[in-house]
Amino acid sequence: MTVRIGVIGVGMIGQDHIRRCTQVLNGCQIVAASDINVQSVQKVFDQYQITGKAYDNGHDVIASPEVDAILVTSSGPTHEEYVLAAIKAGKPVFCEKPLAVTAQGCERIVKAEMAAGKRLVQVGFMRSFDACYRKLKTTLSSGQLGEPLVVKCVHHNAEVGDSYTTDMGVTDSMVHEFDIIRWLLNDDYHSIQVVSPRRTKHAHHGVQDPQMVLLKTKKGVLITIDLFVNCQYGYDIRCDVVCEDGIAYMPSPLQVPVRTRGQLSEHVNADWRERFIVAYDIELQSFVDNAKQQRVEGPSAWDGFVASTTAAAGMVALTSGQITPVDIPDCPAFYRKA
Ligand SMILES: NC(=O)C1=CN([C@@H]2O[C@H](COP(=O)(O)OP(=O)(O)OC[C@H]3O[C@@H](n4cnc5c(N)ncnc54)[C@H](O)[C@@H]3O)[C@@H](O)[C@H]2O)C=CC1
Ligand SMILES: O=C1[C@@H](O)[C@H](O)[C@@H](O)[C@H](O)[C@H]1O
Repeated sequence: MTVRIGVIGVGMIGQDHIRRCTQVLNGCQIVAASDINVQSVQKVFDQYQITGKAYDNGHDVIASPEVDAILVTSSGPTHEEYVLAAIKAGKPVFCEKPLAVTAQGCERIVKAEMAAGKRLVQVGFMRSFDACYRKLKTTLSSGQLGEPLVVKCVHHNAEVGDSYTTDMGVTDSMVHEFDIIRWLLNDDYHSIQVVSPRRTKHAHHGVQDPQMVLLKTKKGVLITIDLFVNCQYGYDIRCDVVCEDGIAYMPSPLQVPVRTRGQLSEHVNADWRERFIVAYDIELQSFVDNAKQQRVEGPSAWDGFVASTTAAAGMVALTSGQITPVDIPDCPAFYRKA
C-alpha cells in the first residue's frame, strides 16, 4: 500500500519533507498540498514532478478523500487548528514542532486525541531519531559513567530571518532541547531560568541573542542551554553530559577533520537540513510505515505538550529573570510508554 500524503505549508521544511517523500522514502506519495501562497505549491510540484492537487486552504487537504495522512509544516501559529481538524477526520498527522504555540493549545490537542481513543499525532521532534543522540543515550544508559549531574547543550544557528523574535528562542528553538533532554535522562523538569547576556550586532531589531537557559530536573540535574541563533559560523548542536565517573560527549555526525597548510579544520553544518538530514528521513519513514498499519508512534502530543509547557515557564522566566517552576501534570495512561 502507498500512503497518500497531503502537506500543509510549503516553506523551507515543507519543501524539504516533500523532497524526501518524493526522492528518499518508500511507500508514500504526495497527492496534495496547500499554502496561503498557492502559487508556491505549484512551483514545488513542478520542481519534483508531482501531479497533485494544489489548495490555498489546509482544511481542503485534510478533507480530501484522496489523502490518507497529513504533514503539517506551516508556520507554528497555524498548527493547532490543522492538527485538531486531522484528528477529527481520523487521519494520522505528522506536525512539525512546536505542536502548538501555547501549552493550552497543546492541551486541547492532547484532549482531542484521547477522546478519539487512539494515537493520531506524531510531533516533528527529530533528534531522538539522530544516531549521535542515540549513541549518547546508550552510553549513559550503560551506567559506566554513574549518574548524570550536568548537561551542557549548545544550539547555534548561523542566522535566522527577520521574523524571528526573542520569544522564539525559547518556544521555537529551545523546544528541541526541552524535548530531547527529558528523553535522554528519563527525568522531568523542576525549574527554569533565562539569563540574557550582551546582544550580538547580528540580531535583527533588538532580538535578544544569545540567550542562556538554566534548567533543573526533579532529580537535581542542571542543564545549560547556550542558544545563539546568529552565530555566523554555521549550525552547531552539541550535548555533553557530566556524570559522577566521567563525561560523555555527543559525537558529531561523520566528519573528517583535516590538517593542511598549517591549519586543522572540520566542516561545520550549514543548517538543520544538513545536520539532521538522516534523522528527518528516519522519523518520516517511520510515520509512513506506521500509517500503513493504521498506527502512530514516535514523539507524541504529550511530548509536544510537555515541551510547550516548559517553554511557557521559560517565557515567564525570560520576562522576570527569576527561577521559575515548571509544572507538568502526571502523564495520562494513554501516553505512558510500556
Ligand atoms: N524540526 C525541525 O528541525 C524544524 C522545524 N521547523 C518548523 O516547521 C514549521 C515551518 O517552518 P519553516 O518551513 O522554516 O517556515 P517557513 O516560513 O519557511 O514556511 C512556512 C510556510 O507556511 C505557510 N503558511 C502560513 N500560514 C499558513 C496556513 N494557514 N496554511 C498553509 N500554509 C501556511 C507559509 O506561506 C510558508 O510557506 C515551523 O513550525 C518550524 O518551527 C522548521 C525548521 C526545522
Ligand atoms: O526547528 C528548527 C528551527 O525552526 C529553529 O529555528 C532552529 O533553531 C532549530 O535548530 C531547527 O531545528
